[in-house]
Amino acid sequence: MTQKVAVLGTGKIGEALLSGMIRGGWTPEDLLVTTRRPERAEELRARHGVTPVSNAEAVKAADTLILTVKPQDMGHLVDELAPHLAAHHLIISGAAGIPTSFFEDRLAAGTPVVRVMTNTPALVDEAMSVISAGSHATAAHLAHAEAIFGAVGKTLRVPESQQDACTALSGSGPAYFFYLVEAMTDAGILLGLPRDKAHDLIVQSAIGAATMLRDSGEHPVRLRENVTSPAGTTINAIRELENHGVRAALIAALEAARDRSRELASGTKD
Ligand SMILES: NC(=O)C1=CN([C@@H]2O[C@H](COP(=O)(O)OP(=O)(O)OC[C@H]3O[C@@H](n4cnc5c(N)ncnc54)[C@H](O)[C@@H]3O)[C@@H](O)[C@H]2O)C=CC1
Ligand SMILES: O=C(O)[C@@H]1CCC=N1
Repeated sequence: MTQKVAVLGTGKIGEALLSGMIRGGWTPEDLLVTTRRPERAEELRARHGVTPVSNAEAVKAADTLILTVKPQDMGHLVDELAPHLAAHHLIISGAAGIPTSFFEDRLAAGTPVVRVMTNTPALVDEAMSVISAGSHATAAHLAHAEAIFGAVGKTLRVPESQQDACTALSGSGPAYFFYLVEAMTDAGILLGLPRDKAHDLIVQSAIGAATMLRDSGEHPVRLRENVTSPAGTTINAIRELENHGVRAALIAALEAARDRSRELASGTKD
């Protein structure tokens, strides 16, 4: 396998991955990008020193093709790539919902496909990327995908049957935390704090809590109990969260995200 990797459809996730790969030691000369708009191509060249090419040129020059277009655009992209693909190519799909069989059904028999669900903390090398092999992907293909996504954070191999659930948890996950911070900052405003101070208090609390969750080895219930003093302030807040069904809302929300991921499987659902 050559060193060259092409990111096809370099939008938010494609660029986050690309920038992390460069931070992780890939040289821009080994990275190709494709975009729909020429202005976007120039932006990527200026920011990262990578070479923008057409989809067909990317297939010619690179062995590893990372497809980061929207699920709804995947069918069109795969049709465009199919005539140019050869036995040495590895397809890595970063799209929500689309199963590896979507590619296998449309490409030459035996084409290796790896499915990856990453997330936007790739921008700060704290991504969670969940990796599954298609029918023809070997251990070497999986290791190659892990090396690429390992440049932007943690990786975990899962059976493909768990990908939609993982998409709901970690793919979309950062959005839930951003949403919580937004809502808690609003609460700070209600309590009379200036927005910037409320934001700083909540963000630092989130960073502290996340670090404890990662590093303390303690169960989240125990960590929460340690904050919750008898007849104190926290338990009053927890009672309100329970009264408003926040736990049930979160469970329902992630189930809805999982269902939407399943719905995207055909690659044509708007
Ligand atoms: N945004 C997120 O947090 C995450 C997104 N994903 C997945 O990553 C994929 C991309 O998502 P985003 O980066 O958010 O979308 P985006 O819209 O920012 O990027 C997609 C890019 O693909 C380009 N594109 C579309 N068709 C093309 C074609 N035929 N040739 C070349 N370029 C083409 C678009 O112009 C766009 O710039 C989706 O499949 C999504 O499910 C996965 C994990 C997290
Ligand atoms: O919302 C979405 O469909 C994408 C996939 C996971 C995160 N963002």
